[in-house]
Amino acid sequence: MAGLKADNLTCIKRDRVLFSGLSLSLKPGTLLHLRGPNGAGKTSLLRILSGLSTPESGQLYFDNASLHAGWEPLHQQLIYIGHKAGVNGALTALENLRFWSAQHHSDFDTDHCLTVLARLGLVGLEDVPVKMLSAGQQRRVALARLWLKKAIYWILDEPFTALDAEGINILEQHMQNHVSNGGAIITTSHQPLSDSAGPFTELYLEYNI
Ligand SMILES: Nc1ncnc2c1ncn2[C@@H]1O[C@H](COP(=O)(O)OP(=O)(O)OP(=O)(O)O)[C@@H](O)[C@H]1O
Repeated sequence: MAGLKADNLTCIKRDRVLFSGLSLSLKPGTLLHLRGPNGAGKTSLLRILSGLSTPESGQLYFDNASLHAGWEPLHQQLIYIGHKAGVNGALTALENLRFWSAQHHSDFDTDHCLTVLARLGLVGLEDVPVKMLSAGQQRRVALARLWLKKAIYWILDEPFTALDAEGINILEQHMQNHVSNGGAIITTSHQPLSDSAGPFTELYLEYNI
């Protein structure tokens, strides 16, 4: 079965079991909304699913192959955006996206990038060091990656942080388009998703003491 699968995961941080026996499956054409209170372990789970950290126990599979054998097949099809914008403040939006594309062995097309930045409401700000932009504008630069690399799997940690209502709507619509075109998304957010995000299932993490 195609997809990213987690089986019986346990995650422990500072002697606290954030979750145990957690299993999930993320298949193409689906959106999974990960919710739960502060400190429940949502970021920890997303980092495990993207290979940035390892669980205490449990198995991860991609297209039926254990990820113990290597993460490259998933990483070729993955965009991970963490809860920090992850942009270099000294570089402009265009420079950030060029750098990111090179890191991801993704073609960089300046005209396409400018179109994406315009879609994200950043006309006239393409050549400004990102540290001069507002928090929401910096978030928009970070999210532009979702328009640049063709990747089936998106792992998004609080992608709506600092976005205004229009920004939220643009991102939700892009998520819906991605899923209806066979993409797979797992995202956290403290606010509910609106209808613009399309159909989704919810996974709730409790705060374990
Ligand atoms: N590298 C680490 N070392 C020690 N403790 C950690 C580490 N990473 C996370 N934790 C702890 O694990 C718990 C869960 O953190 P995590 O960031 O996964 O929660 P979250 O559900 O994403 O929270 P929020 O909604 O606030 O973003 C927190 O108590 C945090 O302090």
